[in-house]
Amino acid sequence: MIVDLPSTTTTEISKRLVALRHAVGAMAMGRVLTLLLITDEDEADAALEVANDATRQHPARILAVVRANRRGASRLDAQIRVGGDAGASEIVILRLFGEMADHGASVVTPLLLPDSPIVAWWPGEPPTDVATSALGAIARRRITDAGACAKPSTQLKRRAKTYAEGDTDLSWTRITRWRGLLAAALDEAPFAAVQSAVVVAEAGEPSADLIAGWLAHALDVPVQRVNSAAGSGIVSIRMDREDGPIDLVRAREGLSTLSQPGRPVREVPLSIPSPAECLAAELRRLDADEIYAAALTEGLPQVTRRSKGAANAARAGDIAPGPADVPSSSTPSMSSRSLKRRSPKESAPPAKQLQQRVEEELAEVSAGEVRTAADPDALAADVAAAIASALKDAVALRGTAHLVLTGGSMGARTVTALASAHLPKATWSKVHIWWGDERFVPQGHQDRNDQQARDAGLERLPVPSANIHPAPAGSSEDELPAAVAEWASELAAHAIEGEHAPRFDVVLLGVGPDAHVASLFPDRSEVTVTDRTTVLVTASPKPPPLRLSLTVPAINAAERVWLVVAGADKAEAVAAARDARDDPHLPASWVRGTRETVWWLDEAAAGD
Ligand SMILES: O=C1O[C@H](COP(=O)(O)O)[C@@H](O)[C@H](O)[C@H]1O
Repeated sequence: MIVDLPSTTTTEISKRLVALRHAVGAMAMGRVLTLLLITDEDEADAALEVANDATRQHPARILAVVRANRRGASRLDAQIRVGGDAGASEIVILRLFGEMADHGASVVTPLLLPDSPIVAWWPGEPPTDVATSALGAIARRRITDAGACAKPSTQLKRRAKTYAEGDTDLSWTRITRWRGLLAAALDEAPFAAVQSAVVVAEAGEPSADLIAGWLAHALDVPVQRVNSAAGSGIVSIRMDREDGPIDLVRAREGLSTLSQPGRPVREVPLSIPSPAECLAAELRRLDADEIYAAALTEGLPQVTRRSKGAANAARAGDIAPGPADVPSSSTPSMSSRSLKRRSPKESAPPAKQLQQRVEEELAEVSAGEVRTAADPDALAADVAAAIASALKDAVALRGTAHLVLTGGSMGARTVTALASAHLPKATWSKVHIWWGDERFVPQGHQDRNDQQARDAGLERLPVPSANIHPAPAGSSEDELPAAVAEWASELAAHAIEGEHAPRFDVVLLGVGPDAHVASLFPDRSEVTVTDRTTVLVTASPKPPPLRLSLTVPAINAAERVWLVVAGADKAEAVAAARDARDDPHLPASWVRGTRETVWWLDEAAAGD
């Protein structure tokens, strides 16, 4: 549904949003953040498409601030898009004319979602200092894109000069996989220290500058950034070690080659993520990106620059040649003469360390962080202690906390362990308990997840019984639609204004050997439901056949999504889901928290 509001006010827009929410009903659930999209008229449509796509998994209120004609009288034209026209989000386009074009912040402020993070994104030219700009100052994260600006290098210099916590740039997000590959290459014997590095790319390519800055900072070695006359984007990266160079060379779109001494040249898929994928990756993390900050502000100034045609550079040995020319491991002459003269710094950290750093970061950004424990009981104790700390913080901050328990093998163990977690009674009294899914059998039935939690000692926790919210019980398929609606109403009754479910502080999820989470099973439609908080399940592949489950957006609105998994029979599912993203065959690859996603694994589930 699209509603145009020409020559309007923010009060009118707010009223129409509320009215639309009632009219469209279920669509208005679980918005987890406000995304401010600050753009000019020409780039507005393309940017809105990207934002819409990127917020598919993190439904947001998108406030597009479009700086329209600055001449003439002040005017605000708005358009609201909801339902099918806005995907999982709701979009308000604010076209600012005349003097109003300079007052975007006062226009958006009344329209911000309450109690939710604000992320600002400039798809084109940003202000000089994004953090102190009127719109940037109200945002927790500020996303720029030096690659989309007329002068990318100048942009990076500005970003470095004015860097503030919460800033990031999509030129950085684009190289996440490059960094992962380089780090992985260093994680193989002989683990020798890198002595120097060369990044060859087209002039002014900001991703190449940032990767050079990252190498300089992480490895603490001399790094050169060579401009290539041939090729676009990043052409190649070389890391010199005593045993010879490691070369990552872009062969063609989507494919690169990796060559290392003593190993056959490998082809590795290395596609450039789409703008929506980059934006989505940034929306997943709301904390400051310290590694970006270090690469930009500390690493990049150490990088030395040189201009040279790619062919000349290759001849001089400064860069790797194209993949067809990659020499055999026995060819010793690839090291740069100029680089060879430089002696490695004493303090160069071992390659292993770089690998570890990147892996930690990649895990956080994409697949989620991993925390392991020796066995299921130790795992439950760790998870319980972490839950206690998260609940304590939430109660201190908001006066209340919402915890979602899981069923299955780790659900009961975690409840038992919670009895030993140190949490004062006063804190427990403010905690609400929910379940991520429920088996639809009568109250008190052994198969019910809430019953298993009670048997494990739930009622010994000093949580008021009114704060325990089991999903409805029943036994026949006819009762399921009413039950799923009743559950959704109970969730809505505890939601903050404008949302349809509580803002969960922690959602615990078990993972089945088939990678199912809650009652979202592989290759079924329930995992793709985005317009409700709850969904009914019939003919479940795992008994009992009738179930109720939270939907992916309801889960993903949580601050912390913790997947708690024990047992060797789950190792394969864990590895596959961590490697994938939104794969219908692997429901566990769809869930992530707005603040963090953690895979809590016992050693058996962690596999290798
Ligand atoms: O049936 C269910 O299974 C999953 C996983 O259980 P597990 O016993 O294999 O760990 C669980 O997370 C879900 O809550 C439950 O209803």
